[in-house]
Amino acid sequence: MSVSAIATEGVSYGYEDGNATVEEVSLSVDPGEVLALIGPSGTGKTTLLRLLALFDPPDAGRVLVGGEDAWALASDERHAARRRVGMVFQDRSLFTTTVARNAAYGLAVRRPWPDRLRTGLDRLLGRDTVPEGVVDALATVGLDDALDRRASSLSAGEAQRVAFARALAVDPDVLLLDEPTSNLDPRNTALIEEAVAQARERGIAVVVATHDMQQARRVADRVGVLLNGRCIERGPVERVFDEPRDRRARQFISGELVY
Ligand SMILES: Nc1ncnc2c1ncn2[C@@H]1O[C@H](COP(=O)(O)OP(=O)(O)OP(=O)(O)O)[C@@H](O)[C@H]1O
Repeated sequence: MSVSAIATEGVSYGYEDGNATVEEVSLSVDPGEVLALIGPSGTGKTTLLRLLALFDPPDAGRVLVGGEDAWALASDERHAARRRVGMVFQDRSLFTTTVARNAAYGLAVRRPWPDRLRTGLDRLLGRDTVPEGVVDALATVGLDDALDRRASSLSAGEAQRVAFARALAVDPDVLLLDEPTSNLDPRNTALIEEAVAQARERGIAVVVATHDMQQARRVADRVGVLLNGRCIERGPVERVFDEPRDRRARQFISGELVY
């Protein structure tokens, strides 16, 4: 039996105010598969992505990365598991440096200190080169001609693409995307969706939370519908969109359930 790249088993989580935000959610994503999470605003999509990213332990249930219960691992092993998961969250927070250095950031922090010091020195001496994986990742989002541009000069869409490249550059097993194209124009949206397709081709398991149901249809293999923290419907995209079994999922998909 193949091992899921990432999975949850009966995961629940509530913030400190006590209300459960994610309740008993079980899902799994295989390598080279895209799962879209859809559902009304405030329904727990971001919280579920944070649990998948191992930011916080769930109150109940398990998060499995590569088949291993991440929170049962020793902390150094859990850190290793976390490094296999790339994330692009809504707050894309780029640094005030070049596109290339922003995209290389995840790689840099994963390297041992002596290496990092050497890179710092090379940079001072004007000898720094951009790692191939970073150029590759920037090419995936159509920005390999912008290595030396300052991040501060980028449009929102370009900045989002750099954030995507940063997550891709570390060659993750899993990519988590939270509303990756909200407020982007059609061209940037298409470029991000194309990058999702390429990540999938490379065997990365992708989870994308999106408000855009057409986007879910375009990019995903499977879809999960969240409502009030519960996954009320899941399955192959065509089946869920064309014949949702759950009444509330049907209402949400048909636009009757408006939030
Ligand atoms: N840090 C926090 N502390 C307390 N409550 C929070 C926190 N973050 C989110 N929540 C609450 O948890 C619920 C789920 O929020 P979450 O951001 O996961 O939903 P979402 O489906 O991603 O929403 P959206 O589609 O609007 O981004 C909401 O009621 C939200 O107000």
